[in-house]
Amino acid sequence: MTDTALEAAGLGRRYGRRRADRWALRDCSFRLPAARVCAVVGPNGAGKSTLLALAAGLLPATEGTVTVLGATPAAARHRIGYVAQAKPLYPQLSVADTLAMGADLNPGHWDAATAARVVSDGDLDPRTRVRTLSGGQRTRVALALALGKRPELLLLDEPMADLDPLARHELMGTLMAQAARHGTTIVMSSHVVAELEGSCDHLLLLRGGRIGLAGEIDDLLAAHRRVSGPADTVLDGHQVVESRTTGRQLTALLRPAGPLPAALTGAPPTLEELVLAHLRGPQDPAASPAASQKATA
Ligand SMILES: Nc1ncnc2c1ncn2[C@@H]1O[C@H](COP(=O)(O)OP(=O)(O)OP(=O)(O)O)[C@@H](O)[C@H]1O
Repeated sequence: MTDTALEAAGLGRRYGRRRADRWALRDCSFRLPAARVCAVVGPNGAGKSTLLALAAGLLPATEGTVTVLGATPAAARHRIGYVAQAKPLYPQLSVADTLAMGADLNPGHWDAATAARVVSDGDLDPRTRVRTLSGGQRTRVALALALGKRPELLLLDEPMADLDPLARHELMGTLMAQAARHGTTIVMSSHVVAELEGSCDHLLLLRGGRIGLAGEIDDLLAAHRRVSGPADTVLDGHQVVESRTTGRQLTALLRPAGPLPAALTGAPPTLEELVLAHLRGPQDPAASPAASQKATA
């Protein structure tokens, strides 16, 4: 086992060959320690799926490198479980055939009991053909396949999007149990930040194909303050992520560089407040991967 699950250095991906083509991901550098549950957040088109597909070895990088469990993504493929956003499965197979295929493809390290439990917890009849399953039921089968592989790294692209609230809760519990029991690293993209709070311990925030914020969630929360005070309070010297003035009242989310003005009252933000402020605020070079990693080292 390596102590680094995922590492990117100057990672970039551009679709198409023309110079004018847009970069889906650019200058992406971060290190994710092993045995973490990492949330990947960002607006539509920010590059989350691209990053996960690069890590899964399904896309080549245009520039830079990504290292998975100390190896190239191709060399680590048998140690990775990947559930793509579209949850591709063979529609003509039954659920049981799909799990049997998982066992055939992963000789010697297939966890049949876990895969079967994920399916049976959703009351799925194993004889059902995949093509007749609902979106959420297909997600469950895709997660069963990925978990059955007993991966060291699980890459999940919006795994909860199709699931009803009870299924989300139950499958999130299954994922957390997997992480706790086997030390599996989980990297999970999601748009529902509130759902990630309490489950994830690491954050990667992407904006416009670049990393806006990266690090351990506890460190990131401790490094920021949500403050309020008189509108004329001077915030010079502090990194203001987002600020708003309503009448005589100033509210802001900032990363203090030292003691804050006495006129301000403040508290650490919630994860949702932190993420929303970084998504809404101006793209700030001080929040670049290098800066945020230094701040959370
Ligand atoms: N196959 C492709 N060909 C061309 N451009 C693509 C392709 N896939 C993604 N892109 C572009 O790359 C950028 C990043 O897309 P990506 O799917 O990685 O974003 P995302 O953060 O996962 O978005 P969402 O939250 O909507 O799923 C977008 O501008 C998208 O249009």
